[in-house]
Amino acid sequence: MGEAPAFLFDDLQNGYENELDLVCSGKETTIVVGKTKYVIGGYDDSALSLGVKVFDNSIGKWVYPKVLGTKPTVSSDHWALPLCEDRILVIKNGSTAGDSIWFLEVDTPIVRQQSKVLGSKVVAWSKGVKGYAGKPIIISGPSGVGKGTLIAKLMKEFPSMFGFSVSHTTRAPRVKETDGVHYHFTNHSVMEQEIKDGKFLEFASVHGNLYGTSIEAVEVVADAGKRCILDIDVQGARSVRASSLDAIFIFICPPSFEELEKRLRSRGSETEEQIQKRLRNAKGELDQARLPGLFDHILVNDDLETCYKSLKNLLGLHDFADNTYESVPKKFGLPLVHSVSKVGSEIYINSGAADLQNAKNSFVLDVSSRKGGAPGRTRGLDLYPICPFGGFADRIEDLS
Ligand SMILES: Nc1nc2c(ncn2[C@@H]2O[C@H](COP(=O)(O)OP(=O)(O)O)[C@@H](O)[C@H]2O)c(=O)[nH]1
Ligand SMILES: Nc1ncnc2c1ncn2[C@@H]1O[C@H](COP(=O)(O)OP(=O)(O)O)[C@@H](O)[C@H]1O
Repeated sequence: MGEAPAFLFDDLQNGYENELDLVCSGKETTIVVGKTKYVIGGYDDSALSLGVKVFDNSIGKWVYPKVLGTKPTVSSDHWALPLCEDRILVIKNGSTAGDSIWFLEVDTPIVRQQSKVLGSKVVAWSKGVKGYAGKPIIISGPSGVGKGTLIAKLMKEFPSMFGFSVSHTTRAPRVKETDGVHYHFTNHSVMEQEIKDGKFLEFASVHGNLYGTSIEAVEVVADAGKRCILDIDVQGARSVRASSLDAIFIFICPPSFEELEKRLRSRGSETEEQIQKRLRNAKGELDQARLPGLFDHILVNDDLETCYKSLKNLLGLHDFADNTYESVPKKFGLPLVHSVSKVGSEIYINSGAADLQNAKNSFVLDVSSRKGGAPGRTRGLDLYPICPFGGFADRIEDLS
């Protein structure tokens, strides 16, 4: 790991309007935001991803902050520059499409909130992605009501439109379940550590086991241009309601308790003790589902085909064939980057030409419509090649 350049706090500047504000030193970039200095690069302790260290003015020492979100892998080189006072834009060189543009959040609401909770310096990575994702769909309901059956039907009929959020759980796999497909099967100590590391959008203890939706589970579905379906319990639905994820909340009800019990037994995947526990919990779940403001729609799953039709109707899918749905590519790729500069609110990326006039290898990265952020994805970015004769060429879908 290279040494950070010598540094005097009195020398800190606050305005960053041009290329001079970028300080590159081999594999490390040094960026000043407000009164704090960040060094991005080198390697973190896993030696696989970009490291971050911060000069803490109050103690006059370098500190390694707690880093939230999926970290960018190490690249041969990268560029970094501050965007506003709360985040740093990082552009990786020679990386694959979908892995070029990153944001390191240093003073956003989530970073401030996590700093308070953890009592230490926190930063958070977010990957830059084109376009927006469709609203995720939350499906909740008591065990045995038919959530899995309905979701499987939807995914089978509309394979290119929907993707399933693969949860983590500490419960044992059932005979026909596959790790990484139905669930990520894990154990208590690993999952508890990952919860502390901020990896989960929500988690809950259900029927005696831990279940949780990782941020990554939702984001990979959106990255593939699909709408994410989450099968989570009522507590999880409440946590997602309180989060920044804008979703549609659907609760599936059984026609009767007797029928629910019959379905649970006919599935044959639980012991008698587990069935009793699930039936006891079902009463509480049905009560909570009726509370105002949690679920947008409640569907009774009596006849399966009728319920499935209602589900498709409320998702606006009645006359929809899967082949009429086009998923939009959402990945960025960039040729080798020679320089990056910020002029006003625009980021100029120069990939070969020595100056901006001779601009056939130059691009503008538009971050003005960005949405979302750490930990996860910053969506809604756009990338335009600059035409040599003035104006912008059409937006580029994928440069790789
Ligand atoms: N909060 C939360 N609940 C989950 C998650 N994944 C599954 N669940 C819920 O956990 C409960 C038990 O799921 P499972 O063990 O697969 O049993 P099943 O519902 O009987 O098929 C169900 O209510 C699921 O909706 C998750 O990631 N978060
Ligand atoms: N409308 C329905 N009528 C009768 N049986 C159903 C219906 N919906 C689902 N089932 C059956 O009930 C059992 C439980 O369904 P499942 O989808 O596993 O529930 P969940 O995912 O909510 O726990 C399965 O054997 C399934 O085939």
